[in-house]
Amino acid sequence: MIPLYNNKTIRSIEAEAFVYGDSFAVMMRAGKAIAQQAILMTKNDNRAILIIAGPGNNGGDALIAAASLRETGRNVRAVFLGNIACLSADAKKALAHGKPIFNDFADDDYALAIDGLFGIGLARPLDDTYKETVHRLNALSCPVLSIDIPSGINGDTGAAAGKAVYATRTITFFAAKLGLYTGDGAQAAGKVVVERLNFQGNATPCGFLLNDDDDLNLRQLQRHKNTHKGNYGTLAVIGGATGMVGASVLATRAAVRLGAGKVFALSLANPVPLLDWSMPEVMWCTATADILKTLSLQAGVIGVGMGTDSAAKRLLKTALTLPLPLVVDADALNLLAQHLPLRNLCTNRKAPLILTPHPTEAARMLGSDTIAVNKDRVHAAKTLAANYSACVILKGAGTVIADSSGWCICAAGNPGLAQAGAGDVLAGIIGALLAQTQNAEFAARAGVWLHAAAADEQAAQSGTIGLNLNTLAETAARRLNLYIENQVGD
Ligand SMILES: NC(=O)C1=CN([C@@H]2O[C@H](COP(=O)(O)OP(=O)(O)OC[C@H]3O[C@@H](n4cnc5c(N)ncnc54)[C@H](OP(=O)(O)O)[C@@H]3O)[C@@H](O)[C@H]2O)[C@@H](O)CC1
Ligand SMILES: [K+]
Repeated sequence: MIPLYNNKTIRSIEAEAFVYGDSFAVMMRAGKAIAQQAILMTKNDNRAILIIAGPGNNGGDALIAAASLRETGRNVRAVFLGNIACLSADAKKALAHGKPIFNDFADDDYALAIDGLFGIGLARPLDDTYKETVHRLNALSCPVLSIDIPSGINGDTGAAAGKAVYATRTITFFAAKLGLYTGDGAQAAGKVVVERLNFQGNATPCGFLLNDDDDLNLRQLQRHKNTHKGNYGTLAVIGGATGMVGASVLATRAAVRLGAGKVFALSLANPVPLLDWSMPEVMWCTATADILKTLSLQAGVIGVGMGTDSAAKRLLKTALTLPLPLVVDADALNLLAQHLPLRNLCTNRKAPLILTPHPTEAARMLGSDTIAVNKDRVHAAKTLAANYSACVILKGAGTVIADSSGWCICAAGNPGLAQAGAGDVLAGIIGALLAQTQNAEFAARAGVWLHAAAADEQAAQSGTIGLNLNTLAETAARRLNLYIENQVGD
């Protein structure tokens, strides 16, 4: 996993670095690294490179890059947008290096635009003049390289301060900043390149980025010859009310694909479907509190297409009371938001509990609104995890997974998942992993990762529009099997 840092911890790394070398030398290294990245991005394109420098040291980095690029013979248009009188000593020196410098630019055809308007010193929303510059940068037809963090993105939260630069690539200094990987930042940053500037600080990360199959202990899912279906857990998916049966179909099919030993669909529909012809191994029956108590289950998924009527509420109450590892999704989350006694059942239970809200469901549970949740997604996930004594998966760009032991962000996934049903597949995948391991942290992290990585695999083949949810769990299972095979060897 890649360690993630917030602005405060990045500042402490910066301060450590300055103990070992003067701050302008560090800025020089940053500027040269930006110039190298710009050369990589433009190759033999000899059109001008536009460089926008703002009023802080982010702008200083940009101006050093301008000087470095000119030394290599590149045609550079350097623009400074700030008040010279307020510059730091380092940025003043950079300004002297970066000459000639202009105070405006034409909306021309550049090889590349470099965004050095604001870095981690962004302190408030952009005013109209800076918003206009961001707007013009985003409208250029060339690629954009952002310095440290796309201007307008908050390094601590990933939220845009009104408007943000949308970069093709971001070169970020010292270490990975959490704001580059979730919310608006996940979109704005483009490809992230971490440039350590020859310095490895000692600061403690605030969280982690799930970035690789190796970041998860997937090998624990390996199958052994002398086993039977009873070794892989029985899962019940509770939901699928009239008109919403498809949600249960997607979740149960995904659960079978990801290896649950037996899968029940406990449905609130009237009548309950007799069978899913494409997955006849799923056992369909009417969802009642009694059947939930009678079945010998290793895990449950509750809420997919369930509705919020009194029958649904009774089922949720029963499920939360049983010593059953649970994934609580969709309508069941809305019920938790509405009924305090149900929330109290969450905090009092001992069995593993995973909640999978999207930002609007999270907002209902927090008594806030979707905009507030997305303003600080990590904080929202951590608060919900504490309020419900649960492992919380806050969905959206850069899904956040938080529990009492810490948090991480999933680096995989794409907007193809922004469609009805994607969450049902995710709930089924996590349910299957929970049924096999009874480990909430593992099931949540591995489930989110496999679901997102499978979506990326499918998008690489056929794009993000119309991503096929019917084959998503199959792709995830294939990836998992391949990984285990490669790990285990002959
Ligand atoms: N020193 C070094 O050697 C190294 C530095 N590095 C680089 O430094 C960057 C951090 O530099 P930084 O602290 O100067 O912050 P940065 O984001 O450039 O600008 C802050 C300025 O903007 C202003 N301001 C803030 N918000 C505003 C707004 N909305 N609208 C208008 N103005 C606003 C704020 O003014 P004030 O709030 O005081 O009014 C202040 O003047 C970091 O991201 C990295 O690129 C690293 O590469 C390592 C080497
Ligand atoms: K920037």
